[in-house]
Parts: sequence; C-alpha cells; structure tokens
Amino acid sequence: MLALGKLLELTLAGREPAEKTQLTVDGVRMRWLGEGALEVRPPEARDNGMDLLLSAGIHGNETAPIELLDDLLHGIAGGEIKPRARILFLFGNPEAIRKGERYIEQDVNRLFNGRHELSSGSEALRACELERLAAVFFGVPERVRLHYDLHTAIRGSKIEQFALYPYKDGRQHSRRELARLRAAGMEAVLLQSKASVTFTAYTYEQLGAEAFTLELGKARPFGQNEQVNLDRLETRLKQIIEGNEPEAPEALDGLQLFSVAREIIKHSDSFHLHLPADIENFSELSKGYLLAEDLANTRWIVEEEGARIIFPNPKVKNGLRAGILVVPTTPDQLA
Ligand SMILES: O=C(O)CCC(=O)N[C@@H](CCC(=O)O)C(=O)O
Ligand SMILES: [Zn+2]
Repeated sequence: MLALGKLLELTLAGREPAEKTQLTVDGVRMRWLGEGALEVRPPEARDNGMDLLLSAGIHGNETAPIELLDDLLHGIAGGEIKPRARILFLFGNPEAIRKGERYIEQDVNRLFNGRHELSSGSEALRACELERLAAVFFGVPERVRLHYDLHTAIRGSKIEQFALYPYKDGRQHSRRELARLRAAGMEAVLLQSKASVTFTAYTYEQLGAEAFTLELGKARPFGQNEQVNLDRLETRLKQIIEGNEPEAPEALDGLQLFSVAREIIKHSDSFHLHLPADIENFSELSKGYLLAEDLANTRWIVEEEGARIIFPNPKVKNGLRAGILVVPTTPDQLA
C-alpha cells in the first residue's frame, strides 16, 4: 500500500512522510497537507463534482471513527475503493489522539467560528489550521460540499447512532441529507436552532457545506471498538466516495427528529448536575425535575413535555455547555 495511505500511523508517530504526493494505480492523487491532513483527488475524467470532508479525532479518545477513516484510506491507497469524489481526510487533534485523551488543554470543538482567536495554545492553533484546511478544500466553486465530523460519546445512549445538524439563519435543513443519514444508519437527528462553535457549525455556517456531527456509540480505546457497529455508515461512505450511492427514499423511514429546548451552561464551580453518573444520552426527564443548580440560586428545572438529556457533563469548563435538553419535533420546515 502507498505510504500516504498510512496517515494514521504517520499521525500517531508524529512523522512527516518522505513523499508528500503519491498516485495510486488508478491515477488517484493523494497529497499530505500537514499533520493529520490528506487530500484525495480522483483523475479529472472520473471526478463527479462532490467534495467530501471526513474528520475524526477532534476528540482524541474517540477512536472508532478514527479507525473507520483509516480503513477507508487503506482501501483508497490499495486501489480497492475507486473515488469519484474529492476527499479531505482530517484527524482533528493529533496530540490528544496520541495521548488517548479528549483534549490536552481545551476542547477543540469549542474553538471554531473564530473562537480560537480569543484563545491561545496548541489547540487554538489547531482549530485555526482546521478552519484553513476546510476553507481551502471547500473553496472550489460549483461543487457539492458535504462534511461528516465523526465522534463517539462519553456515555452510553438510548439512541446509539445519531447526528447533530447545525443551524444558520435563513437556511433550511435538507430532507435529502436527512434521508442520506438514515440510509447511513443514523436513528435520530438533532436539528440545532442557533449558531455554534463546533467544526461542523463552521463548515455549515461559513463554507456552505451540508455538515453533520455524527455520534456513533461509546468512546473506547483503539482496538476495543467491537461494540461500535459502523457497517451501514461505512457502506454509505464508500458509495458517496465512489459516486454509486442509491437515491435515498423521500420518506425518512423512522428517523427520529429532535430540536434543542435548552442548552445547560455551567457558569461556575458551584454548578451541580442532579443526574446519576451513568445516565444514558436521550434519557427522559419528567416535567418539574430539578436538573441542575449553579451560583446565585440559579436552578435548571425541566419545563418541557417529553424532554430528554444528551451530553450531560458537569466537568466542562465554566462558560461551556454541560448538557442539552432536547424535545421531539416534526419535519415541517425542510428544504
Ligand atoms: O459525550 C459527550 O458528552 C460529548 C460527545 C461529543 O463530543 N459531542 C460533540 C457534539 C458536537 C455538536 O454539538 O455538534 C461535542 O460535544 O463536541
Ligand atoms: Zn466527540
């Protein structure tokens, strides 16, 4: 296999490849763009106009998605997968991946849409670099732009695989993309209702891509991901890459949709979350439940019918999201 197919190995070793560009037997060009960043370009005659950004390892301990991207890259470098799409592979936080930690100093996925400019340190620099790589990649006009940012979650979930769909004022969520996610194995989608600071929020809001954070199961170390079943996603990604994707049906086929009722923000060290440590994502909370307390007698009480909690985490830094309360919604405003 071509050396550049081993992007993960290079990234784990913190090494630069000797050759920065290589061609597969089918004339697919692989170009190393920097640490954890590789562009794949099909021969011009085969290019179908799709630009696909696949990122993983924005959180360094979320290894199943990293292994999936590694498999896809091996397939391309070995000539078994024959791309018609142009692809950018990104491993988000190499230093954290090497250490098997979510982050080193700060969560990269809270530093996009300019937030890195207000900060310093290696993770702020990395977020800036990821924005630049994505902007250059998606800078070619009149091409289809799609970004999947692959994650696994800290805890188990009542809904194992789901997507988060960013929000931009005046832009409608796409039914076609929801159908594509369903075909890729996602059971639910959370439709965001305000701008955000995540990687997909950046590519969606600033670069015009259709962009999704995919949550694919529970985070475990490398080699221990048997319980994370990525078969449907992998099949769909190969089809997108090879340009032979079956048209997804109009119907969303049981896909559950949620909207954000409220984000729970931790304001101080006095923040206290009243949930069991092992609570699963999408657990239902009844109306009137005292969810959290913070300084100055701030109380978060559940007021919404059918509310569920995702990503509860009282250990986040002050000022950051310590959980999201979501409610079921219907797909009435889709493009
Ligand atoms: O399990 C958790 O608490 C966090 C899992 C995770 O990393 N989720 C992403 C979601 C990004 C988004 O809101 O689109 C994150 O928190 O960065
Ligand atoms: Zn993550």
